[in-house]
Amino acid sequence: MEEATIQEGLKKYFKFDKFKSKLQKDAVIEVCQRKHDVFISMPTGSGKSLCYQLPAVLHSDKITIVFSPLLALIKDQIDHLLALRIRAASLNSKNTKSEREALIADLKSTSPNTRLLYVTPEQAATQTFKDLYKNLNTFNKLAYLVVDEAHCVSEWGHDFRPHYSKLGELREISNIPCIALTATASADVTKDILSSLRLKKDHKTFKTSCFRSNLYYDVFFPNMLDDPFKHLRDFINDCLKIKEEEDLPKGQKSCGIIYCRTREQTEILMERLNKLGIKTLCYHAGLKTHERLDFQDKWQNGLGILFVVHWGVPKDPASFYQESGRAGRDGKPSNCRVYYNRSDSKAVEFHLSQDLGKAGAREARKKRTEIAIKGFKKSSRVQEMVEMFLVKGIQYNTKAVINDTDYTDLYGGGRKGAAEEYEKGDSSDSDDDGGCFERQQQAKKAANDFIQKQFALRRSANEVSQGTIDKLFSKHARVKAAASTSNKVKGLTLAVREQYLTRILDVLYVNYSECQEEPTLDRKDIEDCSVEVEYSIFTTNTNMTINNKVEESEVKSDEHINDTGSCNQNIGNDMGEKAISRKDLKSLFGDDESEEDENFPKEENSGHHSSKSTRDSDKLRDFFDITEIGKPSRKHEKESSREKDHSRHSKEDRHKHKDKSESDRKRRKSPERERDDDRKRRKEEEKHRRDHNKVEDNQPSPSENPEKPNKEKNNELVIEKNELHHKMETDERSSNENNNRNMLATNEENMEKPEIRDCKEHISEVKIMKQNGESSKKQRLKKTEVGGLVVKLLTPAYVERRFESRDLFKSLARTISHALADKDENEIKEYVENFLKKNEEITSQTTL
Ligand SMILES: Nc1ncnc2c1ncn2[C@@H]1O[C@H](COP(=O)(O)OP(=O)(O)OP(=O)(O)O)[C@@H](O)[C@H]1O
Repeated sequence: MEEATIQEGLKKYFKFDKFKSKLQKDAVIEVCQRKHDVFISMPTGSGKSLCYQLPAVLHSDKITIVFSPLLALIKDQIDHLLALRIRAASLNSKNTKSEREALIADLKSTSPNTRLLYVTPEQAATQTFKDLYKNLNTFNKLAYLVVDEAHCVSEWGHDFRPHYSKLGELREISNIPCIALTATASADVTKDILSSLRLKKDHKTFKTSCFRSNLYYDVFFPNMLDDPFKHLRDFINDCLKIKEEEDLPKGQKSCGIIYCRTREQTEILMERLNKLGIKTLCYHAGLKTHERLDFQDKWQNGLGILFVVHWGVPKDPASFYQESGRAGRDGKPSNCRVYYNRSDSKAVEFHLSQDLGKAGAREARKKRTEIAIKGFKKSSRVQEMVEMFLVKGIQYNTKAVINDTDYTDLYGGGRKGAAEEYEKGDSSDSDDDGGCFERQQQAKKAANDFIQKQFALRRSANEVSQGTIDKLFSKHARVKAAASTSNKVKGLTLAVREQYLTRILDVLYVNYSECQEEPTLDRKDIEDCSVEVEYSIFTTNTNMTINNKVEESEVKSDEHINDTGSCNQNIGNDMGEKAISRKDLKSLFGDDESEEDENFPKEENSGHHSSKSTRDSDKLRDFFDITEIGKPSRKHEKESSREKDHSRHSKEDRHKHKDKSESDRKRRKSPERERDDDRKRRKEEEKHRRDHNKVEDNQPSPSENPEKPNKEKNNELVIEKNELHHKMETDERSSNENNNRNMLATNEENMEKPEIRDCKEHISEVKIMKQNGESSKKQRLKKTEVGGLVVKLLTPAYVERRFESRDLFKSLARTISHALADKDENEIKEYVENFLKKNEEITSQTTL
């Protein structure tokens, strides 16, 4: 076919004076020849459709069959073609019987009017279609077999459709050229497309970078915004310049798309935006036919889409590219924004894994879900997203390599790839790129500002997480100078110091009680000493060695203390004040001068202590260590095994030190003596336990209410401690993560409010503590009854639309039910009522 004829056809049928790009022109010319299969990979909005539509029209005696994945896309294309007076139709499950019969009759006629027949891949698998296809082929009526969105044939494609992979079979029936088109084809996907659609070896490829110079990406974290809905409204107003377009007729106003993860979210957002003055419609799979038609009527698709928002994390990077690519298809500068919450991604991951569970025997679906999870995990890392689109390469720089994933291939090398292609003369953006340079510079500046802002936020976030938290919780801490923890030793947290103190206390206590026949110090005394030891270490260290020490085993911790002369000194002083005998001191540290210990080999000595300390510190931790408070199950579990271990260890230890220790010899005198010793030890432990309880009961709590009974006070205190610990642990975790992470993601992490998962932990801690204190005798409800009750209590709020979504309602009900599984009816009621009272609106950010 002559180039002039093609050019003429472009004007005559599509009303375009010229091709959108050189690549479009070359592709159209090649396709028109019908000599080769053709693979076209061009960005969204670059005019791929024309590459097959114009050739289809120009072969006016034949029919082109187009496989397209979605009815909505098909409808869109057909409406567009019909508006250009090009005969296009679709064979799909929604056709009425008469429509279908009329269409087939036309197709089978000697000179069919239909130029383009759109079919879904599912329809292509039906016998009716296969028969029709064979018939058309027999009578040589077929021009092309077109596979639009060809990445759907590949399992590596973000949108894999099993029926797509069967399309290759049709090629065995006929020998007509196959045209495969996609916007996002990585090397793997391209390979799959070529082999699955059986494109011939001599096929022609028209490929350009998927970089879109007119799209501007940014990411916002809703939990850092005062009002995300208003923020979104302002963004939309900026993009659409609604005021300027006020007087334009209905069909000419610009618009945008907001992608949500759930139907409920679309509805909520629609309601909110309409209230805020933005005319919004929602569209999802749950709409009834008349609602869909109504939507399609009102939705002015094909108009300038000036923005695309992802309200929540996109499914995966490729669909993000595809969906955001719907903006600016007319080449006008357009904006793509993601509002991202970490809790969103947790919810999505949860739902996807549920899907996987449900997939059951249906392998294809299972595989699809697995791929979806894989893809989602990639995009849920907002850090990657930001890097990919703002920092690393797609928009501004050279190479988009993030961790082990190379997105360069998927996105055609970003700006650099586009520039290289341009130099080679391959650019498809030849007409639309004008004037973009300035915008690029502006965008570069905006990105820098964005990064600076993130740095600033990060700085303030860190202050909140360390300095402020240290101060906030210092009044609950046992360690001295708690408020200056992070100021004195950078990176050290109060949590670490508290844990370290507990370790010291454990070791000292074990040493002391093991070596004393008749202890004169109680646990509180030793705790005071431990506080001094910890403080001395704290004041003599300027780096994070303390932190590291905590990670080490208890044996090392033990050694560390024994080896630290200054600590001994401190303890000595402190003990002196408390009028402790020299003997006490010696036995406390296994004094070298001690007659009993003289014969003790060094390692065995520490070995002895360590085995004991592990055992005893477990017991003691049950009392003292805030990390263990709230884990009575562990305590109970251990109780019996410890009893068993206890005598086993005692025997082993005694065996080890046979003939070397006087005290040991004494202990081994006779079986009766052995039993006596065990009994005595247990008694001692019991005594310490009681002593400690006294100490705990007497400790003043800042939130203590003198009116309240003791038991309740105790609970309050412990809960506060748990909160403290929880906060500290979170702080510590995030501070460790901070070191390894990109600053943007870190910032997001730090600024984030506690998530439901965290709150769940908290609830279970509260639950356990209360259970300890009071509820063991209470009548428990069955699990299903708890669930039923919680749902019943939450339902009125759901009916009042106070929940962000149905999914959130369900998951919250589940979480609360699990957490309160062993509560009685009144407690559950009280909890849920309080929760509803506290939270007017329940969103994924709401904490329990
Ligand atoms: N030669 C041309 N001159 C001007 N505009 C054109 C030309 N060819 C196509 N267009 C317009 O470009 C826009 C995008 O085209 P099209 O929908 O074919 O893109 P696409 O690459 O198929 O995108 P997607 O991958 O999202 O389906 C349409 O509005 C279309 O009318």
